[in-house]
Amino acid sequence: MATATLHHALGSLSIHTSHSNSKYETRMSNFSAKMVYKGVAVDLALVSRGNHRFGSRKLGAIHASTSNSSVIDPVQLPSNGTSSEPRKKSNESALILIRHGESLWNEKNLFTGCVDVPLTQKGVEEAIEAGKRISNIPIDMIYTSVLIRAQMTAMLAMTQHRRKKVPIILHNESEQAQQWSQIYSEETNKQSIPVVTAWQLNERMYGELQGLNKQETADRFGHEKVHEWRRSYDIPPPNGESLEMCAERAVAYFREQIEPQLLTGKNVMIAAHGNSLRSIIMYLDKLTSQEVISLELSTGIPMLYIFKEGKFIRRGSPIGPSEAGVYAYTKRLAQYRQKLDDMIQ
Ligand SMILES: O=C(O)[C@H](O)COP(=O)(O)O
Repeated sequence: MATATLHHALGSLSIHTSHSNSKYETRMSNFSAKMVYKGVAVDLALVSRGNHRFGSRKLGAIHASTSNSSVIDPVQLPSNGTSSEPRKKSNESALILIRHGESLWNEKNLFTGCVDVPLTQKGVEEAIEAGKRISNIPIDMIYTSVLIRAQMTAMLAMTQHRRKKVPIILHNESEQAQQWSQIYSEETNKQSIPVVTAWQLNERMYGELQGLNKQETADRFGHEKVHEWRRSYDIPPPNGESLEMCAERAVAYFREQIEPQLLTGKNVMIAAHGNSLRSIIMYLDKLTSQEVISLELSTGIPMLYIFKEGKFIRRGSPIGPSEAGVYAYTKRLAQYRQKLDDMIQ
């Protein structure tokens, strides 16, 4: 009976509270609403309130590097209610994708591409709001592009995370950079989240459009042609990258560097750009080159995927702690959130 009530409550709460201001997000949040309606009620009903203890983790090397643990941090849930046995390695992990908040050139409606411009005040606020929406989701590693608007978004979002770990940008660009950025405290290292910056996650290079006004460019070359440059899969802008060319680096990086982390149960956030993320979502959702044309990503809206048994499951855009309702939890995420609640009380 309770589950039926919960089903009903979740169904109405998640549908009316989930944010979506783009075709994709609408589809995702409706999708996640169904997921929430079908899946989360079962998950939440299963969340136990057994005795839990703070886990101890084998540490990685003493510099902000990825931790060896694939368990949910900060608490290690006993596998079968007892605290003695080591917890089974999880075959599930969370993946959060977030396009950077509004940038100064988004505000001016200029083609940006790989030009390195910062966020606007609105973009800062979007990043902070996004942080509220993911504040209960475990994050063990963060990947960003090398562009400041993506890095600012990741760092600002993490100021809202309830686990209060410190994101630390790794500096491996030289032997000296690695030496000089080492951390000499295991305890401090445990309280940090490694941030890996990668040019492969940069926005598509927009070639000779970079710096041009989008409206003026459409007036000059025609809306059709500019839409083709902006949204088609294999037609590049003049001396720039097509989405396909962007995918060749972004998706390759995702599969070679990020997917292996998810496979070990690490929870990952990627803060990147409209097109580099479109290419990754095309891979995750197995979109065709036709379907990806209508894929639009808003600035600063986090999207949650669950990686389980080698598959990526869209769970929609999480809603913030202040909004009524829950986002598309799995049992593991529900347990993590419960542990944060227990920790903070
Ligand atoms: O590079 C840019 O101008 C934006 O980040 C994305 O632009 P688009 O929406 O034209 O792809």
